Amino acid sequence: MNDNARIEAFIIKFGSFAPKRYSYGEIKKMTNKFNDKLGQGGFGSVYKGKLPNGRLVAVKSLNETKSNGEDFMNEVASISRTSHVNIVTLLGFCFERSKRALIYEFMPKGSLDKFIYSQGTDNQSRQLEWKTLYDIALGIARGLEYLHQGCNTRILHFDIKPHNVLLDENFCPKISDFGLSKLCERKKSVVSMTGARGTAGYIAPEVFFRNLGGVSHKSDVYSYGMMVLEMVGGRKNINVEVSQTSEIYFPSWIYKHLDQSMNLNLNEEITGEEEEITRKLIAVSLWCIQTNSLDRPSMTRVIEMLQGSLQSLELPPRPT
Ligand SMILES: Nc1ncnc2c1ncn2[C@@H]1O[C@H](COP(=O)(O)OP(=O)(O)OP(=O)(O)O)[C@@H](O)[C@H]1O
Repeated sequence: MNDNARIEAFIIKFGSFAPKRYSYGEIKKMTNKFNDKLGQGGFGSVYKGKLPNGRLVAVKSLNETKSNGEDFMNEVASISRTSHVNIVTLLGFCFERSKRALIYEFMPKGSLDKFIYSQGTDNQSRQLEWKTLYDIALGIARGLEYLHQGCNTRILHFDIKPHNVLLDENFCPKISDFGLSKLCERKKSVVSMTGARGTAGYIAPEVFFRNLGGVSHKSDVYSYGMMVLEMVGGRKNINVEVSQTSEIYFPSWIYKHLDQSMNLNLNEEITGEEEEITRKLIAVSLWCIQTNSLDRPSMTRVIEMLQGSLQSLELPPRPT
């Protein structure tokens, strides 16, 4: 199928739900000739823009490629199937020979990574309140649960990480960047993979080795757990600057900072509701990063655990 036939088929299939197709000229106009760059990703640059109706957008202009556009249309198709408060909305796309762009709703606060890593050696410089971190973790869990359970087709994201969570003006999180996502039938919980996918530090063991009993929605659960641990610890899960070996592997670092009663020793005073939130986030994320995917909870269970009482949560086995 050639590119145009592929797009025609896509537009017919999605009918009125298909995002609007824009010409390259329109893209240039809405970004004021790519004037205001918001960031740079692995596949292209993101620019701020404005639609003719005044709505602010983020235009992801993809690097020129001679490929047949299958990955591009895969991202358009995956995200077009979704409609959820915690999933970024795709408003349009451009596909004109080698010129390709995706037009998303604009997220004024940018991506989550800008807010969660501590600036200094202590954690005094934490930028977000614990309650905000908890709400963000819960929102991302809801978005992921929706991808796994709530759409007609199960969508596995495969690249859950703080860079791929965008925040609106109220810090409501939205999952973005569906470039690697894969659609599979709801009933089929395991998919076959043709290549290593995801980002170092967040990839589940079965995705990395591709022989540990299949890749499934539980692989996203693993990445989610790693991300939440980063939110709690205020540091990246791979930290080459940390010299002691036990500190390099992030879950070991978290365990080192946990005392017997699951208190996190983070050089900061946490009490009351904040302490409860922190301990819940830690317990949930440690369950999510279990090596055996069967030991990891579903996202539905993650939401229950986050919303339930702390007393009903057990600390999971130490990760290996
Ligand atoms: N909808 C949006 N609203 C506001 N800013 C955005 C939006 N989408 C992306 N950005 C900004 O552009 C940057 C680059 O985004 P992009 O998704 O291309 O790359 P990435 O996720 O950082 O990296 P990679 O492509 O390797 O996964 C983001 O970090 C964010 O700051």
